[in-house]
Amino acid sequence: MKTSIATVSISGDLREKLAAIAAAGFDGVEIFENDFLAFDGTPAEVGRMVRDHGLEITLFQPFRDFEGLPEPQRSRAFDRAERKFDMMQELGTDLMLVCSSVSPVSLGGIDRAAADFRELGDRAAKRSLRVGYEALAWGRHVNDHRDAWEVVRRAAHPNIGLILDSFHTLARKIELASIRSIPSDKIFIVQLADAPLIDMDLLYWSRHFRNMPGEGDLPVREFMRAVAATGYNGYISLEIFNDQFRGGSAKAISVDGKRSLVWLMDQVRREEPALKVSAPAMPDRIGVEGVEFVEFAANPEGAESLGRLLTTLEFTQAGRHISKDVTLYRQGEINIVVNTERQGFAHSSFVVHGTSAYAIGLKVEDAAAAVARARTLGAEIFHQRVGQGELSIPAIRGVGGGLIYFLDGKTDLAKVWDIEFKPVVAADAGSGAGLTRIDHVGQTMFHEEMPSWLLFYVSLFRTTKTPMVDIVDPAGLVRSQVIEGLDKRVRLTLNGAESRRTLAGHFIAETFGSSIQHLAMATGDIFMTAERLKANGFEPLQISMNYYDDVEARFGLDPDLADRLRVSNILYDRDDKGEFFQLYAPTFGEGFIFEIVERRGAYAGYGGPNAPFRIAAQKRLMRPEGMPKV
Ligand SMILES: O=C(O)c1ccc(O)c(O)c1
Ligand SMILES: [Mg+2]
Repeated sequence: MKTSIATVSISGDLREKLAAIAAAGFDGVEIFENDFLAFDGTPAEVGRMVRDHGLEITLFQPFRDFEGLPEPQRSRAFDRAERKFDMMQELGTDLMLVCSSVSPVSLGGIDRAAADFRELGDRAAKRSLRVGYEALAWGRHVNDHRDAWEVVRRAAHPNIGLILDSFHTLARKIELASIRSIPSDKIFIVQLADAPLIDMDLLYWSRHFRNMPGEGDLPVREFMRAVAATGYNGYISLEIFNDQFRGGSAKAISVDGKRSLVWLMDQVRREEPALKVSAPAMPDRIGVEGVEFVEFAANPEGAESLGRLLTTLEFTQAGRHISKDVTLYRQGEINIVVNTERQGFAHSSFVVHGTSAYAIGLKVEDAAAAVARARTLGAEIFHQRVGQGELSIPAIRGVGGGLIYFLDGKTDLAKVWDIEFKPVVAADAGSGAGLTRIDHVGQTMFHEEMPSWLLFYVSLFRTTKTPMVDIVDPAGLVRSQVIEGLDKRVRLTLNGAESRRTLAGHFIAETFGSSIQHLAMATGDIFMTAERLKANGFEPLQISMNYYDDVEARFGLDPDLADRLRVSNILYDRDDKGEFFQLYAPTFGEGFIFEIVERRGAYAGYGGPNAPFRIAAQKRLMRPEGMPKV
């Protein structure tokens, strides 16, 4: 498997782009003409710079509006091509991409285009160069790879071949089986891009919204399976025009790009075993059995106020770490760890973010396999010194630089609570309020980070992503998408803030970065839980009375049920599979959310329709912007 990426896909100047592309482990790079034109150096210098990074130039592009022209434009197009050939030879690349013409003066006609390419092939051959023809989805006469292939076939020239680009083919929903019969030696390179499904003009969609394979909604995997069926084993090259990527971190986007290709080929390899697809060997996607714990980093004051809240929620102090300042709170299968160490990663997290949930522990089928897969996908493996008598729990870096620990039942890892913690016999041991397990964990991030983290989770774990929904915050939109395990034992909601004035945006700003903001815990009987908590002095988030009148009318609720919701500040939702109840604690710190939920039947959602009303209630409690923290 040889990977390449077009320079247009990432931000920075050419020097920065090449450094990021090389660091992410690509083998080659497509030089986009504008990146070259903007660079203050000769083609030879660019070529040397590329090769000094250990990269190969896979092609130069784009050469536009070449085929089907009348004279005198036709001769001028050949002159232009010769000038670019000169430059390519200095640069040190042998392949030029010609995209199908959009010129209003081009005449059309498959044979005319084929004749133009045959002549261009002769000229290229004199210099040992090759030319690949790509159908733009909005090309004037050729906008379908089947027609581009017919032009190439009729040109019948060894130096003329076809370039496939998944976007152009998939955007027009062209039948993929048509790729399977193209001879692989006539496919000069394959460009890959995905995109979210948006109904808009093809050119605008392509130039602004492409993203990495696996980040969007197009069947790039099916496209690649068809390409693999031809026997093609050359470069796969990302060509991603995306406004956010152009403004993002070149390093991070390059890592995502490499990850997307490694994952794509891993899937193709598994789905087409007979084709002997070359792709890095790694364990299959990892099954997640649940969220075993959430860990907070705190100072003593933060730990005390968090402890108070957990105690009101009827958690029990179940253990103290054998050697560290770490306390375990437990209720049902929910483990909340509070770390007040003065050194190590937790402490650094506290110094940067304040009291925050900096780590989660996932119970997986096989922790060692999880690390092996993560490493192959380019995740950062986390190492920290392990004290005597402690387990070395494998971990990787996740959202906002936080940690994801892996525990499994194959080793002693699942016994961490017995091995590393001493039981505490607390006088005020809570008897529990019926909380059983973690229903979902919410991570808040900037909107533009979402595709990256979706790819991270879905490529690593046996999970799927739900469609994007908009959560309406009074101060702006928050986009939300959920990563769900196939059996729903793990659910991670990703919330992308577009404005810092939203609750999510405020949280990111005040805690200096993306992280876990929300913990939803399940109960089997929310009214019982609400009663117990009330008796324990818990004061729920106060929901507007107007909300209840609406819910009662909207769902035609029994007035008794509506009253019980009202009295306990419980939110209600329903879908065609079941019902959903939500009870919130007042926000903690700079907007951390503890939520209690009950799912009845097979309700599949997250109470999205209720979000504007609980966010408004949460915001009533927040420190107004600009006021000092107390
Ligand atoms: O948007 C374009 O013009 C354009 C140019 C070259 C390509 O390879 C492509 O896929 C699109
Ligand atoms: Mg292309």
